[in-house]
Amino acid sequence: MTTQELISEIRKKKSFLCIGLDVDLNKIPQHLLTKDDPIFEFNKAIIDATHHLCVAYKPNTAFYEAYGLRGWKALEKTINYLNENHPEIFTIADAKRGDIGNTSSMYAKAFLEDLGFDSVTVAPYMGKDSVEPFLAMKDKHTILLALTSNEGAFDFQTKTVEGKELYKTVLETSKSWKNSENLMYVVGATKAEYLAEIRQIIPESFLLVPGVGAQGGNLQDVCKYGMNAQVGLLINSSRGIIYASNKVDFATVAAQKAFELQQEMQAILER
Ligand SMILES: O=c1ccn([C@@H]2O[C@H](COP(=O)(O)O)[C@@H](O)[C@H]2O)c(=O)[nH]1
Repeated sequence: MTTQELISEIRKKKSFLCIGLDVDLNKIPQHLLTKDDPIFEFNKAIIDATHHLCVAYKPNTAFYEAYGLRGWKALEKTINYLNENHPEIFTIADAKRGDIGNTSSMYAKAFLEDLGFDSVTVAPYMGKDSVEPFLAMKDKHTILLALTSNEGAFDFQTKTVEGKELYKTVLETSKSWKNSENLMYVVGATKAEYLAEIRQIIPESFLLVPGVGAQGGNLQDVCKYGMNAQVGLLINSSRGIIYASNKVDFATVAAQKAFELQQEMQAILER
């Protein structure tokens, strides 16, 4: 999917919501556990109930890898279901990969070619040759970890190295990489106060912003400092939506939570 197609979808749906599909078998409704593939059944029900309210889905691959082969198969079924039924929706494999170039090429093939995701999250700290194999994929997007939502972000990312915070060096340096127009960046909603400075370095880029909901990030603050003329934001909520109920009504309640966020986004877009 091109960035322009993503922007059109945001304008059409009046939403820049990304729903995280982080399936934990200990949290999903009990009645699904008797099904052949509870993980896929859960995802399908959430997607069917919410696809008109969001522009992206983000399965975090850890939640599938944890269940071995059946987890990986459920991930494959989920992305196939999305690509067949909702090709207009942007898909993110939240896998946080990155290795020597030769290995990164295989990660890029796995997530962007074979599984057919539109994008994958990548850690920047092995440098340019670890990221460029992802950037080489046409009409695909590499979402680089810049300033993450967790407390540990302060261990390295905000540390000053040669006069500059490390996350700013990541932003500035990555702009010069080949095919950098395919870059997006992760910035945690819990770090909204950093967004004004981040926007000075990367005014045009899309930001994937996790941390609204369960982690306490604030949508209004993120939009105030992070939104650009093309919106430029994908706000992710996972647990706050998909586990709002663990009863038979889980999909309806998830849709209600997604609707509340979409309505808040619509009001911001119409301001
Ligand atoms: O900085 C980051 C990067 C990734 N994540 C991931 O996003 C979701 C957030 O889930 P919630 O349930 O809405 O808190 C999850 O997959 C994280 O691994 C992040 O939170 N922060």
